[in-house]
Amino acid sequence: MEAITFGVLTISDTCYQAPAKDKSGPKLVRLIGETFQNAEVIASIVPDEQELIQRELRKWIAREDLRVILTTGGTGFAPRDVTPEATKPLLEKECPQLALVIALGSLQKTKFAALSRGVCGIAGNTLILNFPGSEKAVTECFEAVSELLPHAVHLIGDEVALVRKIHAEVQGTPTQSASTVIARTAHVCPHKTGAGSDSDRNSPFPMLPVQEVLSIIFDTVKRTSDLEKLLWQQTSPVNIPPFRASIKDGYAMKSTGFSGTKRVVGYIAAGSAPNPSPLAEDECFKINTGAPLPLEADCVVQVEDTKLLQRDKHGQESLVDILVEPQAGLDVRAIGHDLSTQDRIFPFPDASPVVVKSLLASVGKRSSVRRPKVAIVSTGSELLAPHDQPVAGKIYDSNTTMLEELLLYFGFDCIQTTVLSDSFDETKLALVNLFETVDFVICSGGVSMGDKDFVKPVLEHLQFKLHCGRVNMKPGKPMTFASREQKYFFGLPGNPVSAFVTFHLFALPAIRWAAGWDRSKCTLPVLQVKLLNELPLDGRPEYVRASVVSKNGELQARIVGDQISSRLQSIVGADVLLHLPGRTSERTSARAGEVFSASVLRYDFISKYE
Ligand SMILES: Nc1nc2c(c(=O)[nH]1)N[C@H]1C(S)=C(S)[C@@H](COP(=O)(O)OP(=O)(O)OC[C@H]3O[C@@H](n4cnc5c(N)ncnc54)[C@H](O)[C@@H]3O)O[C@H]1N2
Ligand code: MOO
Ligand SMILES: [Mg+2]
Repeated sequence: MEAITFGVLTISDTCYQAPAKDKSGPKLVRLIGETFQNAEVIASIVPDEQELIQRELRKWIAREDLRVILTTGGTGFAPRDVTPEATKPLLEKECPQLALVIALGSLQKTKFAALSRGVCGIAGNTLILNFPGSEKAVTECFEAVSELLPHAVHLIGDEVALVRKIHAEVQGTPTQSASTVIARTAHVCPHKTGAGSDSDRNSPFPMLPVQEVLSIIFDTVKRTSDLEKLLWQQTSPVNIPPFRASIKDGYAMKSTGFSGTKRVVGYIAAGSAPNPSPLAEDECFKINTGAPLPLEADCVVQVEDTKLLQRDKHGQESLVDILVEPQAGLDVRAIGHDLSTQDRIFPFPDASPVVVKSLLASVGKRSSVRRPKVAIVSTGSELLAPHDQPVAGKIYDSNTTMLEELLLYFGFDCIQTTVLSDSFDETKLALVNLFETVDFVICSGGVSMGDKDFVKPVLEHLQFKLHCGRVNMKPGKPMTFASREQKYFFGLPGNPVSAFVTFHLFALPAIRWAAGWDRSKCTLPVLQVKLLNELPLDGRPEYVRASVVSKNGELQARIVGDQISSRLQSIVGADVLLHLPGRTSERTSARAGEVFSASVLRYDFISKYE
């Protein structure tokens, strides 16, 4: 038999919890190895959960080299036995006669074989056979079908030459029997993240450079609005000011009159309607800053340039001395001086939410720009909410708060926060629900290599495209970016500082891009700063938290303590992420005095002036 891969899938709640209890899976691996030359075997264990069984089967069916899957367990009558139910929907063709051969083989040994409901069939170019769960049963079932397997595989693959060869063997032509030689390798890979071969214990995701990941993100994320175009197109529906407004607290009058004594004929406060009364040259109105000039006045003399001469019996000013000559237009803001009807509201693009919202407010508009909807998800069965009592083995959840605050800091809303335990089903359900309303999910945790790191499998299950599963950076290596149509998922690593760094470097630019920002503005601003400490370089390019001191105008960076990615304290006083290159044989450390690029994390980024 030519080199093919067998998949042995143990389906059992018990074995999933305690893989050492699995006897039938390893037995099948041995039997395959003893029977078929050149056979590779991969093995896995899943609980009696229909979806998890199907997910594993689908993954294996999709592999070109994997031609036979033998499942063991979950074929009986117990309520949790669902292997046939999980297998059947995946089959394109059922093979009831194979199931019959298996049943007959086992029935010769025991009547109890009648209590197995296993099915057999073909999915793609893969043959799937359900065997019962005991070591004895799998041995009997395997013996019943093993000599049929090579031929079945060749027929499924339409491999004509090999089919002829087997036919010749069956008819007695002397060729080497396909079923009597020893397997080349028998590799067992019980974890969930690898692709199934020998290298399976490594992540199947290539480690991409930071810049490549950013390009992928910009190429993938669609803009929810073209903010710049939208802003550029907007013209003002109103004049600012909409009336001739006083620039000072003082007296409004006619500039054709002279300085000297004038009668105060009224008071005009901000908010009053423009006063249409006739105004003589020796009269004036007392007026406040921002109030509309009386229709017949054309200038304002500030209160400092006047002297009060008299009050009437009610205590109101009645006579003032104007000490300077009135000048036409003095301290008057003309209609539309700041912004005229039909002027562009935004003379050039500026996506800052402060700018956008306040300028629109100034012309009586609300922002109609659609902003991306973002939800924050934290995964981890160990997580306690801030108000919870401490519990052994648990830790307080900091990522939810941190990521929500970061969104708010950068002017985006967080629609929802959700905390999930490390469960495939819970994660799947949460993502399905969230993506009904949000555009982005920023998740933390569960993206690395642990058997409870379910985020990537759930994304695959939900048919998201995984654009990136690892980045060549420290911290943040397992950063994951996935999309399905116009829904985007960031799987930030669970270590709090890794989540912090990857939010700034990847999630924020993506959200800004979606919100319509200019591409060059989506990433954090980068400055050149001088490093004060000597630092060993890591194998991966590193983003080191540093505080910035301005010394005689020169920006200098001080590292903020231990840089381990679990130590959230390293964000205290962190003004920048200093970009350190990966170590090479020529360069093993960053020396004090060297200048490096640094991404600015916060507006108040200079901690100290010296
Ligand atoms: N075999 C390997 N193991 C790990 C690798 C690797 O390449 N191979 N990568 C390591 C790196 S680098 C990182 S970073 C972490 C990322 O792990 P996950 O994203 O899978 O996150 P978890 O395992 O769920 O948690 C990691 C760590 O962070 C704590 N955590 C998680 N969520 C929160 C939260 N909301 N608030 C506070 N702390 C949180 C969690 O308790 C763990 O201590 O994987 C390495 N492993
Ligand atoms: O990359 Mo991890 O993010 O080193 O801690
Ligand atoms: Mg993990």
